[in-house]
Amino acid sequence: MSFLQGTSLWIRRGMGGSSKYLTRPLASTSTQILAVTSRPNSTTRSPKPPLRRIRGVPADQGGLEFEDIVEARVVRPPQLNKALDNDFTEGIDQTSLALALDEFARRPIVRQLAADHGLGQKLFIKAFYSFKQYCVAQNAVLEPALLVTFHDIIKRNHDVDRLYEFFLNHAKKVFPHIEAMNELKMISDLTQPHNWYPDARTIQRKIIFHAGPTNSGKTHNALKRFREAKSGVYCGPLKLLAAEAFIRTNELGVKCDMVTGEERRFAVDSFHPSTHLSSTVEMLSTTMRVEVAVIDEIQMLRDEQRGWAWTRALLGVAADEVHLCGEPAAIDMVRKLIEPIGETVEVFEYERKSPLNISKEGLRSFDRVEPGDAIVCFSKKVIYSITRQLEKLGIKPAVIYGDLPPGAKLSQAARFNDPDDPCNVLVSTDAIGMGLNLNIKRVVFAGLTRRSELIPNYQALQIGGRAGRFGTQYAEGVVTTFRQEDIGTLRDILGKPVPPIEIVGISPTYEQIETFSFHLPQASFVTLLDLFVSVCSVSDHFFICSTVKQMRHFAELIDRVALPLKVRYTFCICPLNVEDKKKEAAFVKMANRFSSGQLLTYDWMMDTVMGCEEWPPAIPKTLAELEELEDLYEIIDTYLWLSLRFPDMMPDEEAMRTANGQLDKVIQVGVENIVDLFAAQGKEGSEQAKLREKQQTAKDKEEWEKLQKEQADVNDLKLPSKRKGKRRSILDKARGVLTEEELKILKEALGKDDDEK
Ligand SMILES: Nc1ncnc2c1ncn2[C@@H]1O[C@H](COP(=O)(O)OP(=O)(O)OP(=O)(O)O)[C@@H](O)[C@H]1O
Ligand SMILES: [Mg+2]
Repeated sequence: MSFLQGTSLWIRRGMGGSSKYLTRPLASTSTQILAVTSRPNSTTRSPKPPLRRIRGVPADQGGLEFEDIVEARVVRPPQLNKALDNDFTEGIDQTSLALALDEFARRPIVRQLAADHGLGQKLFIKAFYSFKQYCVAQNAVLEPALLVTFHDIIKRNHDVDRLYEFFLNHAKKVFPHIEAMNELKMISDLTQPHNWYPDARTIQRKIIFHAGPTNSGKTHNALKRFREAKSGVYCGPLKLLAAEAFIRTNELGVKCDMVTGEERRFAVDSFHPSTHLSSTVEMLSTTMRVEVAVIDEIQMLRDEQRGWAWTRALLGVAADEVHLCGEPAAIDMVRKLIEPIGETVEVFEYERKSPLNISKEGLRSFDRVEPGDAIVCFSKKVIYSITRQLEKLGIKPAVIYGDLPPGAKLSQAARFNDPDDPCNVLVSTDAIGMGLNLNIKRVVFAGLTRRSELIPNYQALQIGGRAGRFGTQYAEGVVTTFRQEDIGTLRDILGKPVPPIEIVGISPTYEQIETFSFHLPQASFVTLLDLFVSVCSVSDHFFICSTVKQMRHFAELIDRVALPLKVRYTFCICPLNVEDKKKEAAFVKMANRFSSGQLLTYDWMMDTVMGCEEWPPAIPKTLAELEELEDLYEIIDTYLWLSLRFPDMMPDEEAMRTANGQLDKVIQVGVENIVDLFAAQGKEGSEQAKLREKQQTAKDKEEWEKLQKEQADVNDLKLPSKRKGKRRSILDKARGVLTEEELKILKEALGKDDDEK
């Protein structure tokens, strides 16, 4: 099991302006691989890549310096009621001891030696302070050798350097980790992840890369080979895609099981596992031996959160034949990753199966929306805003966003795809970027920014590529923007080649964290994580994924709850999106109950965690109620995820799965009526409700305006086409001010032939 479920985090180089997370090389460290989870591989050929220390990561992401994390232990000398009185103590008082010690601490050679022993500036100061306290404490009984050394320094002018050995021994008691530093560095050496998978390393794998744009038949062909094989595993990026491959494979007469984080389904039953398995990429077992493996959307290697799962699947899947499907931008990186194990890649290039055109016209106004349009934005709030505006025009769109349960997503997709259903417009977040087969004719980008940054071109290509899907009603796809002014930006983005992937996600394994903890038995899990981050080293082409941020957050929440390390770790990697207090409270309650040794039953969940008076809950009447139900769905999903890992403590998987199915249906009805929910909010009767509705409408409007402004700013400031924008504005301003003749001269001077664009 890997450490992370999914970070821009510790090291993000050359991506999205995260250069603040740059690391610096480690001057010297072990060149040995510590096979914590696997045996070192004799086939390893390449020289060890350069190491990097992780530095400069924000504190809330576990990026503290090692020296800031470790705490000094208090070490006191034995005490006597009365001070010793002998030859060696005579004339040696606290002041003379303190003077000798201060002189010692000022010596550069002492600092240098201390640094060589793992005591950087901060630790040195702390250790020295503790040593001084120890030596000058009232009635302290110093060991004879130290006492003699002090005597010689003070009375016989011996050098203060002689104190170093005593100081170092003391420092090791104050900071026990310094003795284990080399081991800690070896354990947290993440530079050679290909050596973590002994099963895969016993096979000389054949690697086939199906490279091409979206909608070019890559997955189709790889799955064909998967089904022909005697045994196989499909690793998909989403539950819905894993489910699709599972259903389709069984339909075609090849028995196939399915595993996702929350669910296991069998073609026959758990006693008769099938030879074929469809799973989400995180769930791949690297000890399962198969003939053919398919790793879909391999370019996800670069994903901040989940990239580690693709890196792990690529290096760790134990298959004779590994089929990778994805963007050509990943080819060179795949070569680089497998080069140390002596494997090569065979590339098959694909062409798009149906054309995709960039429109010359923006949508400009929602009353120009047409059947087959999918309006795409990047936040749920903007979805609400757009849906509200469509509602005013009498259009009831299908709505898809990430928080919706799978059933609700599929039912919305089905409504939109059904030619007999009056719903033929879709409003969605980038949740449709991968996977769902949708009948989209035109993708309309409501904006091209996300958190004030222009979206990367590979993302725009993925989303745009959903239009004109092969085999759907629309043979040709169109991509456009809402604002006319953004068309140029869209062209720029889509026209640029996707830059080759230069850095991929990685994460430590549980076993590495566990081994780390053996050396630091006193450290809390949060401290353990911080320490791991601060000493671990990775090669230049890896970054550690961002889930560690979430993991650390969870670890803080349950820091005081008594749990064994493995249980705590598992709780901390559960896929709950914590952004509100209710979900955090549910998480902590579950951990507390677990810690008390009492079962987490259906009744307890419903009464104590979910706080539901009736089940299934009523159809939501307002947006707030809909969002509450979505949160409940996520909490039950977390239960299901945990119950697959701790079935003894969480025995009601089946009842909870039924409950989540019911909830999914209630949410489906809610989202189907989302337009009515807006309307209902205004007709609730009370003045207060009406006021709330008014405020909500104003908020939605604000959200929409903010998006438009953000887009305009990005166009002006960030794009290379900035100068074009200026030229246009000069011409625009000149119109009406200059004569036709002067305008012509100005146009020529600006190199502009006509009024196009
Ligand atoms: N040879 C084929 N025969 C019939 N249908 C096909 C064929 N190739 C592709 N398709 C269909 O075309 C659609 C797109 O194919 P596929 O999903 O394999 O594309 P892709 O390249 O993997 O796209 P993406 O990058 O978006 O995942 C699918 O519905 C698929 O079933
Ligand atoms: Mg595909």
